[in-house]
Amino acid sequence: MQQKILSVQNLTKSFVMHLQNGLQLPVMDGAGFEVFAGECVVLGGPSGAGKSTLLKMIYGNYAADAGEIIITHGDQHTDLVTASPREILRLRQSTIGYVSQFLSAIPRVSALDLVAQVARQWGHSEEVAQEKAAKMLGQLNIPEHLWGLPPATFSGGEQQRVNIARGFMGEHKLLLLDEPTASLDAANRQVVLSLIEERKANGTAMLGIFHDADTRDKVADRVIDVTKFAVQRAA
Ligand SMILES: Nc1ncnc2c1ncn2[C@@H]1O[C@H](COP(=O)(O)OP(=O)(O)OP(=O)(O)O)[C@@H](O)[C@H]1O
Repeated sequence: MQQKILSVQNLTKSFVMHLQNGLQLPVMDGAGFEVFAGECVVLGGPSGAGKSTLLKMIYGNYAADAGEIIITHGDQHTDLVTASPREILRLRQSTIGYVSQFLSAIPRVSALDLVAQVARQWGHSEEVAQEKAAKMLGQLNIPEHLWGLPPATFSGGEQQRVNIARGFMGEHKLLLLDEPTASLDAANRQVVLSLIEERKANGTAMLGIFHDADTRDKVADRVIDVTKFAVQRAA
């Protein structure tokens, strides 16, 4: 039996609309599921069901009202619902990675260095980090003449792939995948699918959102229908 990396229990979430006299908007009630090492679990359900909200709570961007989000790292278990901001930041460095399509650009740093930076953070020497970054950028079809340039002037798709390269360069035990293949062409989508397969094989637990049904069918070991956790509201 593989190790349980993520355990969500009885999770509840309301948004508070401060501009509308603190109106409470309950969106999720009693969410519960688990993700094990080496599997890719996909959050399913229609638009508005709460997939992004759930992923953002697991990354610590949104606070939950009640329930548990237990992350296992080594022999430690941390509940993200009650964790301090400092603990959440530490978990993001050590255990929880987030791969999205949006590049948080750092000015004047080359694409190669942006990716190598992540490998260095994971303890690789400068030389190995550069090699790994070059391999990853090559795999993701970023033309070599761009590697030495900051991605600010890259096309949208090129920037997206640099961000994906950074996301997969980390060695986190839990990877949250927020539509990483959205708007990629077929060849690059296939590269991302291969990166996900590699991570499954090395025991990474992954939880993701994939709107494209074909991609979802290819990556998902299980699909969790988030509709069952959504708070039903009168029309
Ligand atoms: N920051 C927010 N403030 C208020 N309500 C929000 C906020 N974020 C999400 N919601 C509401 O929470 C519900 C779930 O939204 P969420 O974005 O999680 O759905 P989703 O399943 O990811 O949808 P989609 O597939 O369209 O991205 C929706 O009713 C949405 O309006």
